[in-house]
Formats: sequence, structure tokens, C-alpha cells
Amino acid sequence: MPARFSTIGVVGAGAWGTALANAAARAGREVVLWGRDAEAVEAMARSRTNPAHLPGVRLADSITLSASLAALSGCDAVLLVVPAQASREVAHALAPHLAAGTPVVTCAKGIERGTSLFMTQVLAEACPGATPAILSGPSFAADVAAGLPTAVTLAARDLGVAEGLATALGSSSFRLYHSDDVRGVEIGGAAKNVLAIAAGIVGGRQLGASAGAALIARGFAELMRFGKAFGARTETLTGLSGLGDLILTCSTAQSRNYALGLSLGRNEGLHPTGKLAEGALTAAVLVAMAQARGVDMPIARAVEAVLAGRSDIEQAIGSLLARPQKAEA
Ligand SMILES: NC(=O)C1=CN([C@@H]2O[C@H](COP(=O)(O)OP(=O)(O)OC[C@H]3O[C@@H](n4cnc5c(N)ncnc54)[C@H](OP(=O)(O)O)[C@@H]3O)[C@@H](O)[C@H]2O)C=CC1
Ligand SMILES: O=C(CO)COP(=O)(O)O
Repeated sequence: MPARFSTIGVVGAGAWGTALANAAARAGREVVLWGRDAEAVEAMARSRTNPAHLPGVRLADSITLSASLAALSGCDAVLLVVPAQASREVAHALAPHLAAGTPVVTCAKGIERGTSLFMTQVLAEACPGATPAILSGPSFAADVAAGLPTAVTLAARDLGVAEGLATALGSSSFRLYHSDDVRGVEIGGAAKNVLAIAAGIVGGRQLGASAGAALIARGFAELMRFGKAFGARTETLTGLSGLGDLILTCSTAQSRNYALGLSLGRNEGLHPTGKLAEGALTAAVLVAMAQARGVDMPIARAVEAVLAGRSDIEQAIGSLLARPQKAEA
């Protein structure tokens, strides 16, 4: 039986877009990979590599590259893989090229600043004819591109659409679980990036493995409280896209968010490499949304205060440790 989604568009030729294009190709799909920079796209098509964002990885033969969004018009589904704050602009430009009802799967992890909207809400506004979906979970682009075993969650309001997309993109090394808890999946990815900055700070300050574990557990309590306040299901928050991704991102400097925290914790200032760290862009809106709903998120608040320059690291750690004793749950 032919796959329901046989041609996949990938919008965004960064690390994650390139890795997902290769994963879709590995799953047997025809893939169109779009990048905004025509010169870079042409060089990628010639070299079959993406040296700027995913060095050392060869692009699969079934990937066609284009710098024109019109090339996406024949796609059965599209993955939107640009940073969270660029998603509205790019989805808006993509909209006229899609057939009505085409699933658009946002793969960004963040919350839109200014509107406080989650990624599929941004999609619904910017690309109103599309069927919004979200892909998220513990998955470094380099691991997926290398074919290392990875498992993520793909959610759409219609479980059948989520299952069809998971089937189209999955392979033995890239496992996709389907879900209809769209909100739960998008909250996990957005919140864990902010908490990973705190974990990096703990690492950079050499506070010890015990403190690192405490940070993950108390950070997860914050993620759960926020998720529940915004309608996420517990089983999603404790799954791949919530706890799973929190553990990954809080555990290694391979994460750009953790690396940013590491740099702050070592008093080296904000990340010198200039790499994307979505948590730094999400922290303020996450904290504002939590406050508006009466959700207590002291770790996320401390990260936001440090990033905004209202608190130094010692003050932030001191105020977390000085919080009144309370029941764990
Ligand atoms: N890398 C990873 O391991 C994972 C990343 N993600 C998420 O995926 C999203 C993208 O991250 P990632 O691919 O790693 O980031 P990268 O920095 O590697 O790439 C970002 C890509 O988006 C493009 N881009 C940026 N702004 C715009 C814009 N305004 N219009 C069009 N294109 C734009 C960039 O283009 P240009 O090259 O021209 O600057 C680049 O190709 C993030 O939300 C991230 O959290 C999720 C899971 C894993
Ligand atoms: O989301 C990711 C892994 O699941 C990637 O994390 P970073 O953006 O922190 O590198």
C-alpha cells in the first residue's frame, strides 16, 4: 500500500531540518528541503552536505533542495523547522503554496513572544488552511542524522493524522509515537529549554551531580504544574516530549541551552558561539504566562532574572536555596 504521505517538505535547512530531511528520506519518502539563502542552498545541492549547520552529514539522494517555497506545493505534508520566533513569518509565506488541509508539523520548541502563543496556535493563525501538528522529543540533530536510535512524539488533534505522519517518517532508528495531546507535546519542548539553562548553570558552577539531579526533578515539577495549568495531559508530560526531553537537555553540553547555562555558570557570559538557544528566547514569556495563571516556577523565574540581568548567578542560587521548606508535592 503506498504511504499516505509520500512526499515530505521540510521548511528550514538548519541542523534539525537537515536531520529530519535525512530521516524522512531514510523512511522511504521523497523530500523537498527548503532553505532561505539561495546561495547556501545551491552549495548544499552541489556538495550534498550542510557544513554551516550539520557538518559531516551526507544528504540522502532523495532530497531535492530549493530556495523557493513554491517547490513545496506538491508535498503531502510539511515539517516547519525554523526557530520558534521565525515560525509565524515563515508559515505565513508558506501558506499560499499548500493544498487545503495539508498537515504542517511544527518542529520548533518555544512559545511566541508578544502573543504568548504555542507553536501550533501560531501555525493556525499564520497558515489557516493547514492541519497543524507538532513533533517533539529527546533528539539531537546529530544523533538523528547519524542514524542513532531516537524516539519522539508526533501529535495532531486527529489521532489518525498523527499516526499516518508517524508511519511516514518513522524507521528502525527514528521511532515516532503518535498522540492527540498537541498542547502537552508543545509545552514540554518549550519549557525544558528554559530549565536546561538552569541545569547548565549548575554544571558550570560545579555544584555537583546531586544538585543536577535535584534541579531536573524540581524543574520537572515546574514543567508539570505549567503543563497542567494549560491543559496538557500528565502522561504526555511524563513521556518523551516532557520528562524525556528534559532529561536529555539537562544532561549534556551537546544541548545548546545547557551549553549557554554552562557558559553563564562559569562567568563566561552569554554563549560566545552565537548558536540558537531557544530557552533564552522563551524564558520571559514562559514566566509571564506562569505568573498570569498563578503557576509557581521558581527555577524558570531565576533563569529569566539572570538572562535579563536583574540577578547574578549567586543571588539566583541563593534565593532558590533560601525558599521556605515545603511539602514535596
Ligand atoms: N538541533 C536540534 O538538535 C534540535 C532542534 N530542535 C528545534 O528546531 C528548531 C530549529 O533549530 P535548529 O535547526 O537546530 O536551528 P539552526 O540554528 O541549526 O537552524 C535554524 C534554521 O532556520 C533558518 N531561519 C532562521 N530564521 C529564519 C527566518 N526568519 N526565515 C527563514 N529561515 C530562518 C536558518 O537559516 P540560516 O541558515 O539562513 O540562518 C537555519 O536554516 C528550534 O526550535 C529547535 O529548538 C528540535 C529538536 C532537535
Ligand atoms: O531539543 C533538543 C534535543 O531534544 C536540542 O536541544 P538544544 O536546542 O538545547 O540543543
